[in-house]
Amino acid sequence: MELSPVCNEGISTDGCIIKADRSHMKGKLSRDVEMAIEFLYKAVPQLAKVFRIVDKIGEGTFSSVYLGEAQMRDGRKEMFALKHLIPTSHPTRIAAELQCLTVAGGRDNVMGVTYCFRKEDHVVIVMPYMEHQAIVDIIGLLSFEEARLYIYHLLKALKHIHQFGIIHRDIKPNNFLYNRNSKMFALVDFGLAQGTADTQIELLKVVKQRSSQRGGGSTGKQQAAHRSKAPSKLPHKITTTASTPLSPPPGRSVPLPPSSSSTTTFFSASRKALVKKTRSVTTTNITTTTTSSSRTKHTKDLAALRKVFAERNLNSCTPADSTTKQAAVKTELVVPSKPEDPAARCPPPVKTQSSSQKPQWTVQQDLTCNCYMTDRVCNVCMSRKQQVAPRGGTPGFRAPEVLTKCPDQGTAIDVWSAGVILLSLLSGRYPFFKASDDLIALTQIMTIRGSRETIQAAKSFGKAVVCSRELPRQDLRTLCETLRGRRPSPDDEVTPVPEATTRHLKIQDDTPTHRPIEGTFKQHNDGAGETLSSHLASRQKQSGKKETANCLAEQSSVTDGKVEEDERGWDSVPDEAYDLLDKLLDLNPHSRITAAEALQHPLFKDL
Ligand SMILES: Nc1ncnc2c1ncn2[C@@H]1O[C@H](COP(=O)(O)OP(=O)(O)OP(=O)(O)O)[C@@H](O)[C@H]1O
Repeated sequence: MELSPVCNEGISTDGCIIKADRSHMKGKLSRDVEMAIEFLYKAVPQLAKVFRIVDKIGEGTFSSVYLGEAQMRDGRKEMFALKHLIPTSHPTRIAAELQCLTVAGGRDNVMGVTYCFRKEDHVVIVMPYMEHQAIVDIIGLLSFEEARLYIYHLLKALKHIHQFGIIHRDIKPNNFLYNRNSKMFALVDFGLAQGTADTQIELLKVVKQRSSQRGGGSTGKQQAAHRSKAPSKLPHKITTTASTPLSPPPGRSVPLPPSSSSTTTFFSASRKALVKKTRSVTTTNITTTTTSSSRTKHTKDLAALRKVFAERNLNSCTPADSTTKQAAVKTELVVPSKPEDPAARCPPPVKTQSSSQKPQWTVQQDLTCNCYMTDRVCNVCMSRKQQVAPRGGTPGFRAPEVLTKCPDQGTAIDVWSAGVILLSLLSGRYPFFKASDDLIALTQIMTIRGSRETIQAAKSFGKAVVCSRELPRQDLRTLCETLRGRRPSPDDEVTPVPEATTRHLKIQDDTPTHRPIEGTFKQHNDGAGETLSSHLASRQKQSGKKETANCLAEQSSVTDGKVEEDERGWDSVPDEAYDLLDKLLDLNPHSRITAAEALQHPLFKDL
């Protein structure tokens, strides 16, 4: 079975059908959406020959996502998600997103890719459409069992991409689509994805593993069964070339694009950089059927992935650091860097002898600083260069090592984000962390996980954190049950927070080579900069005990002044759930549980 472009079904190829359909749509869509669709048709005319774009279904920072209908050769209509990347997207970024989708997509709860269109600087990635519900709309309706399944499937997707050495970097519920009815899940949006330092090694392992599995004689039936478990009906084979943009999987219809024109092609060669980066992507074959050339193709994947990701890794020291090193030679005492310390990769600063009690740090020639590990930042430090580290991601889901600008980041950052999602699910609060900047985000994390613990963990990845006040670690069960309204007064249980306390936070390299990050913020009850516990305390004070998670309150009925809630399993959350949460939210990325380990956790023993 094949899917035909609209033109093959006897419909005019000049776009008339689309025009007719669009006029039919008028009145149903907002003017803005209509205009956006018109714009997309004009930007990539080829789309109109295959798809009828019926709606806009998502808008993010880097793209707009549309719902497109394509007619299959057998007469069926199938829906696709068309992701139109903002034209300013860097070709490397586009290549990386496609690379992740083609290499890792289509199985284990990871969205696959069907087509990619490009005209000039407009790129549209076509994916199978998966109907889903926004977590914000359903969080109050979920049972504990559903929450458990959700996190299990998210971890499954993470395990899958991490074995390819892919760090997603933007794990959040909006990027993990969930269909409640069909219990299907799909991880989307690899727009910020990066490779781990050993991306190629990981990929190679997977290639070997796959080859040996094939060698082990897995039957066509087994393969089919495996494919049928895929989260959505995703194509398992993608072969795109200029003349044959897509090979349909057995038993599946896929749209055939119109023949390439001089103006619009699948990765036509008008923009060298993009083509260079994406050519390997367009020839990627991730079919599960064995071919003699599959190993070669995977090796190509590997090389392409390495090439794409290599340019995005920022793990090396900048040349400016060598200046620092030269300056350091002139000083009296060189502080040895711990070998396991990521900061050790950068040339160490030097400690000079001083008459004062406090150690002094010389980083640049003739510049001495004595603010290290104090709660202030001196002018010498202000003049240092900014630390360069990947920061991509969504506020509220960033791991401590991201917030503290640790240059050495790995797949553990996705696991942290999964932990934040589990925290939301268990507490019924979404979003859980809401911070206007990274320092406030870190303080909110400290409020839950403890300041001493945060400082300790930061040390392990080469960062010194100075906090003007100690925040005790919260018990996760008490916190979540309090937020769900299952425990009485949080004022008794959650650490009471004095009104309008001024806090000071400073983060710098354990051996100060970069400008420290610092901030003073007021912890009060009504504005930006408030911490979570003060927020909770104030909400509870304002509304009394019945004011718990907003959405939960909607699900409750009040009888004789008592809140009666449909329990949905929330009255008997096992300790394992909080144990896993604790492990996912391990402040130290080196000891944080991996996605693969988390799937073996006792919480999932029956899955
Ligand atoms: N295959 C798909 N099927 C259904 N909906 C999808 C699909 N892909 C994306 N969407 C919808 O479009 C939204 C935005 O997609 P995506 O996250 O890929 O874009 P983005 O521009 O990177 O967004 P953001 O900046 O918010 O991360 C998703 O949250 C989802 O609602």
